Amino acid sequence: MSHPDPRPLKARAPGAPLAGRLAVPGDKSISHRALMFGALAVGTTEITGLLEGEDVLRTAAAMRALGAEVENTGPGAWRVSGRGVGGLVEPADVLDMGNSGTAARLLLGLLAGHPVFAVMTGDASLRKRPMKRVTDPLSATGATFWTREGGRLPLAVRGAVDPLPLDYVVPVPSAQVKSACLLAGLCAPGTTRVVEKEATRDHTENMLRHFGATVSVEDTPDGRVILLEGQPELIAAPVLVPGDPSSAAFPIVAALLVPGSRVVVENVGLNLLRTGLFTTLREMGAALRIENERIAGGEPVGDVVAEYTELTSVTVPPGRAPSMIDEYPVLAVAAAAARGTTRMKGLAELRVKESDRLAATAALLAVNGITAEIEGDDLIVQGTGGAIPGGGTVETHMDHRIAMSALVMGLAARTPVTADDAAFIDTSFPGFAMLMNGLAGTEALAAP
Ligand SMILES: O=C(O)C1=C[C@@H](OP(=O)(O)O)[C@@H](O)[C@H](O)C1
Ligand SMILES: C=C(OP(=O)(O)O)C(=O)O
Repeated sequence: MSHPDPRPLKARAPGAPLAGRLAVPGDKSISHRALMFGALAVGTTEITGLLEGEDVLRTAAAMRALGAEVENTGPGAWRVSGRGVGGLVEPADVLDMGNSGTAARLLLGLLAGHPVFAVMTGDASLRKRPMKRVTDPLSATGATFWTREGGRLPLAVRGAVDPLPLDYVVPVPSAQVKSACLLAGLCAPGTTRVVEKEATRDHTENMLRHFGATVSVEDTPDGRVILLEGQPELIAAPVLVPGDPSSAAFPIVAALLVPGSRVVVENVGLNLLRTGLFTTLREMGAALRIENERIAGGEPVGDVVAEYTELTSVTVPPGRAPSMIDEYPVLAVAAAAARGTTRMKGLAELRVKESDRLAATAALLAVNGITAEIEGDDLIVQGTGGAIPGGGTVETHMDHRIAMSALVMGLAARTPVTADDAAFIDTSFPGFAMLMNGLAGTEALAAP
């Protein structure tokens, strides 16, 4: 996949430890949802710490196009005046969700429940990603979808006039599919029931309650059963967005790999359905501590202290995937430096991210002198037990996480590593290069 204006970036070993305290941008999942719930609520929602990355700005623009007032009142501070559940209006133009799967899929849930016609598209990466996983269940509300071959974008939707509540067992572990069904359920009378076999991030459920909806969650032998009472009045509520653990992963892994480093990432979201990477790194022997653990804005947060460690290999069970789904590329970089063979199991979902992340991660490693194999849905990495050779140019395929993982690898490699396009880092982590250079105390990341 190509991008018209690629911005290559090269990372070299800083020659000194990484050190310092930093805050990463706000959580992407919570930021999308805060804007959407704000748009559906009655009253004015004040959001603090919103991620001002391109993905979330697409959601902000879409909420404006659907009739909400969305205002940026300061750094990370946003004000949304909502239209009430069922009150969104027909957008006058195509909704372009850019690179963001979350924005596209959650918004389809909202559109399904409103009697509007809308057309949605995205960039070359998003137009390749499967949307049938949401349009199939959402069709049962009474909404109609017209999609490209394979259920891909661009698509058109005519939302249901009298939406029906869904009763759906989500066949893949996906918080986006679950959330799309729940968002559609807001507009339907009666109870919407969504069952997930494996628990995925629960920010939608938590925020629905925070805005006054009635949601129950029960773990049963058949999976997690979520019930939502339809047509609630959502009431505007302040949202405090914690730092994104998926972004914190990059400076944390960099600190673990660059000898002598000690980095503190402040105010990181520690929702248990997001912290699989930290569990895994600890199993690898990582010196990783949480300080100042507290509840802020209804979510657990803390400061993560990471210090250089000689890591050992690990087997990551498939059941852990939902709690660290976006962290496998950077975990693979940690595994490349660890002693022994790391096996990450059950990664089928990585194939349908911004890129085929399973293939892109294996290629990232291989081009930098690390032996990596894909066996079925597993990724197997032969660690060096020390420095990574490096020297490669990584194809990032419009995928921010592949770009940031490649650059973290470069900080710990004998020879610099180039990401062929770092432009997409701005989707989730604006300021990434500056922040990493701040920790390095030097221009470790620079244009080649
Ligand atoms: O619900 C969300 O905010 C997200 C869910 C995950 O996607 P899936 O639902 O496709 O697993 C994750 O990869 C994505 O970055 C954000
Ligand atoms: C998969 C991701 O995001 P999305 O699905 O929203 O594009 C991600 O941020 O790693």
